[in-house]
Amino acid sequence: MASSVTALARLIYLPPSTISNPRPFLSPKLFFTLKSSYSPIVSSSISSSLNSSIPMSYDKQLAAAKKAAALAARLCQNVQKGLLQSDVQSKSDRSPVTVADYGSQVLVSFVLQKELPDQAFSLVAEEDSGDLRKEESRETLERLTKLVNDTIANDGSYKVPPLSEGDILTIIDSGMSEGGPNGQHWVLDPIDGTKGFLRGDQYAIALGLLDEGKVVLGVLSCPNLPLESIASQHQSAVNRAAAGCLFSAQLSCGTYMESLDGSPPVKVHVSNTENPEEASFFESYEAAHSSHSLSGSIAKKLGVKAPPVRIDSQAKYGALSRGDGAIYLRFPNKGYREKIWDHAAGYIVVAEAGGVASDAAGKPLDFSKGRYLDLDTGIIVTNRKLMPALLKAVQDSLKEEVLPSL
Ligand SMILES: Nc1ncnc2c1ncn2[C@@H]1O[C@H](COP(=O)(O)OS(=O)(=O)O)[C@@H](OP(=O)(O)O)[C@H]1O
Ligand SMILES: [Mg+2]
Ligand SMILES: [Mg+2]
Ligand SMILES: [Mg+2]
Repeated sequence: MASSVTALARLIYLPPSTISNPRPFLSPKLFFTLKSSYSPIVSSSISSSLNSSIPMSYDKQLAAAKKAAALAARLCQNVQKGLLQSDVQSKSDRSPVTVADYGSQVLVSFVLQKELPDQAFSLVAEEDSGDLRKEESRETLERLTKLVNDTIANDGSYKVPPLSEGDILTIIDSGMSEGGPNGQHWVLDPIDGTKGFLRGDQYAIALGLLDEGKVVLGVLSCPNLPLESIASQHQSAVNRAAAGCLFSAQLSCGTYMESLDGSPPVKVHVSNTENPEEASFFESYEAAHSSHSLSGSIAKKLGVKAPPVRIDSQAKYGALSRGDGAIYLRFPNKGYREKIWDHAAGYIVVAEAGGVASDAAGKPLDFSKGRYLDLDTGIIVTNRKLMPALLKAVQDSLKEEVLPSL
């Protein structure tokens, strides 16, 4: 190993001190340029000696993820503008799914594979093609195929022949990976908050990347989220404000927000408040997704004065990452199993902005167990200062309240 680094040091004229301690000299970016430019033997031995000290760079994957989520947002915005009843179907669990959910999933999968042609591709995504393959979905599939092809053509980045209906079904099913603790897996919710999308309210295209079971990057595209803070705004005011936010985060690199129409990214940070009386909290818009009464009792115990801000989807994580509110509480009915795509991107967006997410027992969320999160009771998110008091309020309230069964 020492001799490979010595050889590399000579090639690029590194000072001798670098050989015994390469960390201060090699930035992650330079390290990865070098790693990919030199022979596999040299690069693998450099890699094994430096992996412990230099964080892995996911710049290329992050750029691809942002591009994919922004293009998918364009399709969703067009569908939301002219939503037809025939665009909405009901899945076997009776939850709604639209051509935009399918279209977004196709575009994200397509863009990731085009932008990262040399990387193995594994995608854990919400939708599958089962219902679309049924006879009664013929028109939906036709409309979906046109929507996707029009979006790709209008964007102009990819010179490809139009995708066929068969291609569309195959690309949707590229999202059937089981994820898990080994290797890299993309995690996608093509529209998180489909009910919000149908109401014309908040929704998010949520894309994360797992590496060895850990979320290492995340992108949240929130077409209806105002660029300005939504703290204590009413939904009607939220709907009128200038909107369209793209949040992105990479492990150890912070969280950034930019507008979907291309403003430069700005670094964001969660609220610093230590005082629950100043904190406001987010929860699901849909009472069926999270107990509003339990959140209310936790907030009261903690001393929160402001009323809850109820918005759909992982836009809650995005809003929290820039300090619009200080707390997110989520308590589904007993027996509900949370899916990794409902939290992976939001989790890292908040964590890299200085926040922390855990289950109701204070355990970190574990994304390495496949398509589901295996957790205790609920999910709570806040800043590091408020977490101990929040956990106590949660534990005390849970002792008093029994969640309804499914
Ligand atoms: N019963 C129940 N309990 C808890 N969670 C549920 C439940 N049913 C659905 N879902 C999931 O909630 C996702 C929507 O996220 P939110 O709950 O944050 O949005 S909302 O404010 O309620 O609209 C939603 O994501 P999408 O299906 O992507 O919209 C679901 O995965
Ligand atoms: Mg859904
Ligand atoms: Mg979802
Ligand atoms: Mg969804």
